[in-house]
Amino acid sequence: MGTPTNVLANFRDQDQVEYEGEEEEEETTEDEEEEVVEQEVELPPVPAEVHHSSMPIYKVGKRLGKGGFGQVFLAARMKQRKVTPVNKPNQVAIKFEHVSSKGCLTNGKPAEWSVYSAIGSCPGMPKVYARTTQASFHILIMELLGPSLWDLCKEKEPILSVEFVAYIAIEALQILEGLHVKGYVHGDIKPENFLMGHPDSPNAKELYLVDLGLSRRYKAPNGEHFPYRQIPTDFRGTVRYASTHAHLGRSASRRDDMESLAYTLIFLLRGRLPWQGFEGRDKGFRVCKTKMDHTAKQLCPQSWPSAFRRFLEVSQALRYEEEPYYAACMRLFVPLLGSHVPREITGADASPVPAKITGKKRDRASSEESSDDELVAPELLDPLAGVQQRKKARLGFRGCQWIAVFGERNPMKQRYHYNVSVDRLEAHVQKGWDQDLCISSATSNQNLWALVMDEATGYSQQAYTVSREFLPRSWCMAQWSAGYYITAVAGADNGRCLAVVSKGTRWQQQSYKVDDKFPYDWVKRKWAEKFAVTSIATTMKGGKPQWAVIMSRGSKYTKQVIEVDFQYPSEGIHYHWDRGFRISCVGASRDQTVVVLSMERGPGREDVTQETLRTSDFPHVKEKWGKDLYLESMAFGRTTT
Ligand SMILES: Nc1ncnc2c1ncn2[C@@H]1O[C@H](COP(=O)(O)OP(=O)(O)OP(=O)(O)O)[C@@H](O)[C@H]1O
Repeated sequence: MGTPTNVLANFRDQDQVEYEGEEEEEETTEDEEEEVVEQEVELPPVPAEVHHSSMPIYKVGKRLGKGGFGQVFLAARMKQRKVTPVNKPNQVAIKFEHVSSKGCLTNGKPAEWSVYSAIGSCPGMPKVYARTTQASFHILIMELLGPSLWDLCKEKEPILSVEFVAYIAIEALQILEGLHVKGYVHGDIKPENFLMGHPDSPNAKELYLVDLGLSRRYKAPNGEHFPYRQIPTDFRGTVRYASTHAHLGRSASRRDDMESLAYTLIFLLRGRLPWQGFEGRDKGFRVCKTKMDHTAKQLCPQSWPSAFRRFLEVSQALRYEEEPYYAACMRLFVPLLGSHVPREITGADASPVPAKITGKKRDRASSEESSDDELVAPELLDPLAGVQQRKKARLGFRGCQWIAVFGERNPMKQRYHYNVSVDRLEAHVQKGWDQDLCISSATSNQNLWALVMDEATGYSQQAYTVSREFLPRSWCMAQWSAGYYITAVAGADNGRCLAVVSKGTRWQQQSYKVDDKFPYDWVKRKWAEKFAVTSIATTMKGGKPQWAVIMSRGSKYTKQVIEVDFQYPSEGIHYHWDRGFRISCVGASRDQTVVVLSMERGPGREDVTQETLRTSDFPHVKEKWGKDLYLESMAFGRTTT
């Protein structure tokens, strides 16, 4: 077994191979924050008067606010000889959204309109009097409200009082519960979207939530929660207050509104959040990373009442479909209210936060060996337990661990080597080749290599190289043209790359991409061309992680999903596992873990056991062999925050 390590052949067979170099993706889907000056799109002026058959004529006055989708104006009832219709307000707020707005659905109407229609009247939402389209504007005539929390914050610089923010917390939780009950999440919780009642109205002291432009259903009308998905490049919301799940492109659910509310409350108390001021192409990435790097304790100083910290912890620990503990959270803030009297608190019989029982999976990232196959009896856990354990894991090596994926196989010979220096590599590989084993996976930790060699890879020939280039383009091309395909890649922190190619794979074509972030958009494009991810590796370049993703056509995989996170994405992995996906490869950098889960052609592997371990030291592989579990994929990198 084995061929020379540097097989060179003339590059021919152009259509069999593809190379994509390091060009940067230019698109970013993230919204800019309010400090960023947006390019003003030239729009026609809004109509001076608004006419609607069921409403008096309103004269449009001063602009109250402007957002990404529309502009909101104060409007006053015009004097008309015939005072019809009656019982209509003298002053209203009118939102104008141009027909070309991004917030319009395919039916041409603003998305927000359909949400207002679907939810009907909801406590804490402005009354909607009428909708119409006039002079190329969609027009929403609604209840006039007062200043936003953002306005109040600016007025009362530097901060609002604890009593007032506790009051806001309770009011906001009630509003969110009301909206969630109707099957919608808001999707853009922030100080600008919470408004007080109009100062001249009896509701001046009540809180309202506006702007349903990013609101969407999280459950079907029959009550079934929408399935979980992650599209890491999809982002909706406002970067500063978005939940970490929203940053990572996970389908919106109730937990996102709760986490954003927690950041909003902290902002109102602190006047600033630690991730403000980031700029540039990777702003969203850095903001999300910073959010995950900050513990609730760091965000909520000891001098604050613990309610704010606990609310953040509970919100961050919510699972995708989990119902938030609205009433229990409200109870956290009740003792802080002072003279403020919120709307009547609903669900007063709810249990206090720590006693609420969930079916949360045990997070044992801090333990020496943690198996993801174990579930803890739900009645034994409370929502704070996982959070406390996560914090302990920070003691690890910059939150990095070995991730080892074991899969059930027919008994076979497997060898593994770790902490292998580059000069020992050849001896180990040659020894495996001499025993008819082939390299099945490779990774690196602190510039030392780890190799796994298997009997049952099906490869007929293999070659490898260690290079300074990640991946060595001309070497890969030469191997491709000689009939090899890349079957394993690893990158060391010093920039070195170990690339392994094999003959005897079932693949027909291969393509790879190297980028400084996980190239999800590229992967998506390649999926459409029937490629599947077959290897992932990371290295460091100029102090920044680099990712290499290899995709192959003709693989046994029929469907793939990818989980990307700044820590080990347990919840998403379990979700897909339960639906028949199995982990087919993992990659991890100093910042992120990426897990690829695949569905296989033919009789699937749903019945095949798979176990993952996350350990500080190289895992105990031999123990697993006794259970016919063999090391299938491994990585070393960020698993905990
Ligand atoms: N009913 C109202 N009464 C008074 N002011 C309002 C009302 N509705 C909205 N506003 C003001 O207008 C601003 C923009 O409104 P809104 O958030 O609905 O617009 P948008 O274009 O959807 O914004 P975004 O870019 O945040 O999605 C609000 O922050 C608020 O200051």
